[in-house]
Amino acid sequence: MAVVGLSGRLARCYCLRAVRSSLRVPALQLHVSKTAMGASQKDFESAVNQVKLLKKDPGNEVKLKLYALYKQATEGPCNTPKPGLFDLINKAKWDAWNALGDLPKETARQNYVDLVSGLRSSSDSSSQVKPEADKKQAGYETLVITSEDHITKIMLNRPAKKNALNTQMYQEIMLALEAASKDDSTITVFTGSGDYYSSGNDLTNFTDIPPGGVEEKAKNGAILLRDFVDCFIDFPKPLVAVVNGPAVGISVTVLGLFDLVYASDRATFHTPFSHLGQTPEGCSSYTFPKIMGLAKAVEMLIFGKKLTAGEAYAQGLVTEVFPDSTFEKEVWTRLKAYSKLPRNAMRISKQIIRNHEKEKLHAINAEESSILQERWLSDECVNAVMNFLSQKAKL
Ligand SMILES: CCCCC/C=C/C(=O)SCCNC(=O)CCNC(=O)[C@H](O)C(C)(C)COP(=O)(O)OP(=O)(O)OC[C@H]1O[C@@H](n2cnc3c(N)ncnc32)[C@H](O)[C@@H]1OP(=O)(O)O
Repeated sequence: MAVVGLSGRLARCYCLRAVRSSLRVPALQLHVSKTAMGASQKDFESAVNQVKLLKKDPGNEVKLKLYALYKQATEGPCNTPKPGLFDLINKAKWDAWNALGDLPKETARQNYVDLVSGLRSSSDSSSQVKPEADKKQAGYETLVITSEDHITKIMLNRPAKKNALNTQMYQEIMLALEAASKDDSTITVFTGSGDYYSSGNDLTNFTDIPPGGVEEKAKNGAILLRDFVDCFIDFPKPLVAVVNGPAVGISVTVLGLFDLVYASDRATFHTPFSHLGQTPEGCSSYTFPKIMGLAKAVEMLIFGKKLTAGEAYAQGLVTEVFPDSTFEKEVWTRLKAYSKLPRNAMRISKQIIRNHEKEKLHAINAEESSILQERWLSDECVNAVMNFLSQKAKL
């Protein structure tokens, strides 16, 4: 029977990944924030000096993070041969640096500065109160959330996995949106850490099969998807996407529910649903034709055409495109100015603009989720996911 076959194949995928992860040092997840404007060389040098003055030893894990970020900030991606298996210290350092992948030098420099600043404040914390402007919200593992200048920034933070959304990240984003809807910020911003905005749904989500088998997995996935997208439909404040790099799948489709989409000219927009045996979600089956017209929506959603930032702008999915070299500076200057506008007026305006369609969007979300629940059990989808996972398995 088909389902038994699918279940067996997914189980084999799962084993493959289990073996693979047992062979590898886990990638370091850096829970450090990147402030809006980026750190200067002077900030970086000052942070390097401050490390020497830390009162408390930060421990080996943090020292490895510092080492990796320093190397990435000064030399770029790891460029030395991997040390031998028994050269434990150098191997750990190499692994930490290598785990940063293609993280841009400026981001590494900023993350280094933020990490040192966090270490300094925790070592001085006995007597000091953190300034309001630099509060990083604790308790999130896949996100870095900061509040500054009346802006809550939600940064997807799995750069080694191109910010793929795993189950934990979906759940944390829902919590973060709930919190941001109630905090005193005027606008909420999504962005990505590292070179990607997001590579979409984490395809390894499909490998973790519960006792109820693949049907239960598909059912849970559909519930998660529906709840996740509902949070975007209902979000009451202006929602902004700062698309710092390529975006794939669900990270593209939900953009139709954002109020502003700013993109670096490095960003691309790709929804390869048919290639994955899947179908559109995030209400894109409705929002995309409405935004860009049926012909262009079909090209993206059925044929998987990848758009450049310029094309996405021409088709109305993106509000404005900025050169990558000045992207962060220009966007954050703009957003800081917007964040000073009266909060209630912005919120009410959003309600007036969006409320007509809310009910319809919820119905579309429910329908898309239920269709995907079926799709996830199809041979087409299982084969496509297995294909990706086996290509990535470095056994
Ligand atoms: C429950 C709700 C479900 C909602 C339905 C959502 C649907 C979607 O979002 S469909 C879109 C799914 N995403 C994809 O199909 C993208 C898959 N990834 C890729 O095609 C590529 O990785 C890439 C083009 C995004 C980047 O390629 P490249 O620059 O060559 O980098 P790597 O492939 O080496 O990636 C680095 C690292 O990251 C892992 N990774 C990247 N994307 C994903 C992903 N979507 N899921 C899981 N893992 C991903 C990749 O495996 C590499 O990991 P390591 O091998 O461990 O270094």
